[in-house]
Amino acid sequence: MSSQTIRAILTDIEGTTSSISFVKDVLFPFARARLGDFVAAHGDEPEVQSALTEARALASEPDLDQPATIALLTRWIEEDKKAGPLKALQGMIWEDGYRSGALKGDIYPDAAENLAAWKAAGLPLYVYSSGSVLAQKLIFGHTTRGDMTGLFSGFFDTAVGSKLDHASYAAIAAVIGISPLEILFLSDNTRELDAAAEIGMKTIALDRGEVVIPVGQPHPVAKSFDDIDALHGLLKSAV
Ligand SMILES: CSCCC(=O)C(=O)COP(=O)(O)O
Ligand SMILES: [Mg+2]
Repeated sequence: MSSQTIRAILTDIEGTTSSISFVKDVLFPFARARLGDFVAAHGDEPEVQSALTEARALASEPDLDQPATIALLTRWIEEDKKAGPLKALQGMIWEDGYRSGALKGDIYPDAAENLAAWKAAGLPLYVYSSGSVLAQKLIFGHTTRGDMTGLFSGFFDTAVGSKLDHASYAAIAAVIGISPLEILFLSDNTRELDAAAEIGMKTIALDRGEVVIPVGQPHPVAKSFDDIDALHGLLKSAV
């Protein structure tokens, strides 16, 4: 990898800047426990209604009643389905938790520190996660270190397209206005990295010990963001 050409960093969240266990054991149960009450209380609001309608359409069950739709969404949480309407509702439910202080965004210290250093060195930072843009702003806006949202120049969710589709990365690069060849994408999911690499993005697989990185996969591997800096000299090459 040529470190000279990196002019922006695009990062995943779950498994990359935050542990999978935080998402699965804290965030998902928080949303699951409150889904029914949240829909009962906010079901008349347009953004909630449109998420429910979209979920029914995605399941090819346009006539599902509210309890059955909640059961469907609960099943999707258990299956970790990366479905846009579920992600939208999760973000809305987490908002209460972050605002009340019941939730704190859990960001790996090495990620927080290196992101801040890269930003200070002039590298623009972007997020691309299956979590909704609202959920992304909440997790980075309410961390144990305070509000980190100011580090980022933009946030992308699956409204731009699937994380497994190379066209999504092309669309993101077009919005950022930097060639894909000069963007480094960080993720724990090698299939996402494959899609980004298809259009020429630089890639690094994060192996934080929670997922198995397939043997023989082509992306450089880092155990933490400290490795990324040490291995690729991003601070020296930042513009
Ligand atoms: C934005 S925090 C919640 C993360 C989430 O719901 C999720 O599905 C994470 O997926 P990622 O693409 O960040 O691995
Ligand atoms: Mg991930």
